[in-house]
Amino acid sequence: MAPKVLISDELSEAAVQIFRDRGIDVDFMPELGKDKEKLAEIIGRYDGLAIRSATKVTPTILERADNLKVIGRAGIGTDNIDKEAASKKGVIVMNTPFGNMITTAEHAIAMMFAVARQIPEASVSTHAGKWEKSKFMGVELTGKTLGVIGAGNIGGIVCDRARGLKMKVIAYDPFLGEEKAQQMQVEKVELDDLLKRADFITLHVPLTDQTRNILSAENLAKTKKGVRIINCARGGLVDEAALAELLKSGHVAGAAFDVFSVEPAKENPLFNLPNVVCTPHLGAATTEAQENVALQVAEQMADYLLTGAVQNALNMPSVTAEEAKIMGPWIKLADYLGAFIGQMTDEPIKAINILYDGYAAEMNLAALNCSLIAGIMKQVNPDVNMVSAPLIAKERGIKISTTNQAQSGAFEGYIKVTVVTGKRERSIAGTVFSDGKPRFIQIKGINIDAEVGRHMVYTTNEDVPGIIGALGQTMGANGVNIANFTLGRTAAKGEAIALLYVDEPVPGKALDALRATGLFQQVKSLEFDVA
Ligand SMILES: NC(=O)c1ccc[n+]([C@@H]2O[C@H](COP(=O)([O-])OP(=O)(O)OC[C@H]3O[C@@H](n4cnc5c(N)ncnc54)[C@H](O)[C@@H]3O)[C@@H](O)[C@H]2O)c1
Ligand SMILES: O=C(O)CC[C@@H](O)C(=O)O
Repeated sequence: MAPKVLISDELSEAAVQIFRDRGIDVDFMPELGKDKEKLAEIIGRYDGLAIRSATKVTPTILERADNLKVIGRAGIGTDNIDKEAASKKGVIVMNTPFGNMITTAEHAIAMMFAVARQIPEASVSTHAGKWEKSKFMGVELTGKTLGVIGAGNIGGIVCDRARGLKMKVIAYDPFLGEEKAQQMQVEKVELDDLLKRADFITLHVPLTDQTRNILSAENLAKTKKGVRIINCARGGLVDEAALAELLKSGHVAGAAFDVFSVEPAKENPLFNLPNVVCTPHLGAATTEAQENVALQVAEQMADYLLTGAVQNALNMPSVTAEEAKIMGPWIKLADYLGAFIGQMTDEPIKAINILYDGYAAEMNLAALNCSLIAGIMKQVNPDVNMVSAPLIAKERGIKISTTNQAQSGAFEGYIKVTVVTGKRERSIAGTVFSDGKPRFIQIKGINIDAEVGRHMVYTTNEDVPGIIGALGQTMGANGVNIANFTLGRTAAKGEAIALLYVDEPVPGKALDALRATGLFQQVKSLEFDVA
């Protein structure tokens, strides 16, 4: 059945066409962005949800989203999506980080001009037949200092355009390297320095716990008299009430805001103050940007739903379509290794140590890690998937470490996982053969060569005669057909293991019969997600 996608915001129709062309059923219902009850009622029918900023993806919506696999944000900011709840539900959240950056940077520059020359007010006055030439005295941008808070994709473009306007650009961004700042020809400064020196301040940071209220009353008070402040990033970055007071007192000469702490903004402390330019979150509102983000989000979501390729996800490592194809059997292997360990472990896990050897070490390890951890965590909660597993493992305080090494043995590459609990360490290794089939190649340090089947039985015993007979006879007596049988041992008469790949689930009475022989230290039936 074709995957189903719901578009619940005003997305360019181009997105609808892409979904259809890729064979995805799509419902275009932009009115649902403002109707959370209706959205909650129908979200359970969809595999994908494509949105802009009106739709709020809350835990309540996610609770009802039983088939949802991916949320695609046609834009950059994902603060309208509860990403933690999405991750817990196993839903990938992706955005389109580059599609509207030029447009938004241009809006910030336009706002800077507008506030420097009071263009909106002058326009209203002129339309009214007044000719107030002396009222609208502006300031030049040339030679002025622009303080950019957040010099990422959009901030970086703003820096570039501002330098073209012959402004002196200083930037505060703790994650901006000195070398990159030099390439961008901007001076990297501390926040206090920026506040003291800037004639114009423009914000281009995401809204996080660190950036919320970054222009607080205290920080606004540190700004240069006559400063003009532009916010085309996110509401909540600036204390709007404190800014309004500084505008009234004349300390701040002007402000240009595209974003507000409450949106849609029906009222705001900045409204109706002189020399405050406001736009209704129009930063990304150009035909070009909307086309870009709609096309991009539709392609990314379709790729994921149809091929498993992951691009621009915020809660899952990227996997290209090519990687998804090559890595498919290795991702499966990682899942099987995790599933083996998960089923064998019934005490709290303290650490998961993963070793990637040879060919495996050259792959997308982040994706392999997610699959392996999901294989383990699924045994505790069947709803866990590659998206939610790392988060759930972290919540449980499980330490995860990975090591990679050059090819060290007979196999071109392998993955070995060791799980540490309070009582023991347990390990298993596997590889993928040239036929594309995952194999278990070592358990507890004992070499084996076991094909992975949907239903398996694992036993440990002392290496004594009669084991094969007991296993064969018990399975036969219980009507279980053995497809494959693998044995391994440390040494003659030493510790031994057996893995049986059987055609149907092994009944409990067969397992009890094996235990009753007294030949085995451990008897465990295992299930793997083999198609
Ligand atoms: N108005 C609109 O319509 C519109 C459109 C697109 C994007 N946006 C918003 O613009 C903002 C920037 O987007 P972007 O694509 O440039 O993001 P980005 O991730 O490319 O850049 C953000 C920058 O902020 C920096 N940063 C993070 N924490 C910081 C901190 N505590 N102090 C200083 N710098 C910090 C990062 O290092 C990064 O360089 C986001 O909030 C986004 O949601 C708004
Ligand atoms: O979709 C929009 O109009 C706003 C987009 C913008 O805020 C973003 O973060 O990309």
